Amino acid sequence: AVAAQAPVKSESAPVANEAFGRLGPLTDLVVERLRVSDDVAASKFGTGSPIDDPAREQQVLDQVRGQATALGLDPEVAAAFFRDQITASKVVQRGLFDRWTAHPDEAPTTRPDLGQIRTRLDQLTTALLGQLQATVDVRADSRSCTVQLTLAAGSAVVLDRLDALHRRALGTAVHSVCTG
Ligand SMILES: O=C(O)C(=O)C[C@]1(C(=O)O)C=C[C@@H](O)C=C1
Repeated sequence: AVAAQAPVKSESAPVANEAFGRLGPLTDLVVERLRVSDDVAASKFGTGSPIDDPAREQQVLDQVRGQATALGLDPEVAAAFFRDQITASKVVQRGLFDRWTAHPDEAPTTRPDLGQIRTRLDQLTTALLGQLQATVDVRADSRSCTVQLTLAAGSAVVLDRLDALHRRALGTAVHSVCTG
């Protein structure tokens, strides 16, 4: 009952609850990116701005490939991970648009600035790439990766009280963590 009534608005506060295990820090950043997606949705809802912005996606993926290469990560593996983050963001945004359309009283009453939100997303890109680099070893071993990912995602769901929409988006976002 608590999860179903979780507030839909987010101030993108740092995640206070830390997910468990070796993939906990990576998972915390993934969850934070999902929370920022709430703010993205609030910045667009009712403005006519589309959820999909292919030019911005290209910019994100170009940044990812460049920074990944500099960190010694496979740029295409990193880009695949970020394509999942973008897909997950759109899951959240579409879900919130549907929710706010059906229940206008739940719609946000203030409109955050998309430019500032994208600056935050760019910071999260750098932090997420740092965690991809820090977890190369655990992610390379598919069995321990699966155990660690189940632990981290499961604890994040409970500690961060993710509602059904954000749980679904988290599943999308971590889809390829153990295959990269
Ligand atoms: O920046 C936006 O407009 C977003 O909606 C965020 C985001 C992303 O996850 O980076 C997601 C969907 C858009 O197509 C572009 C980028």
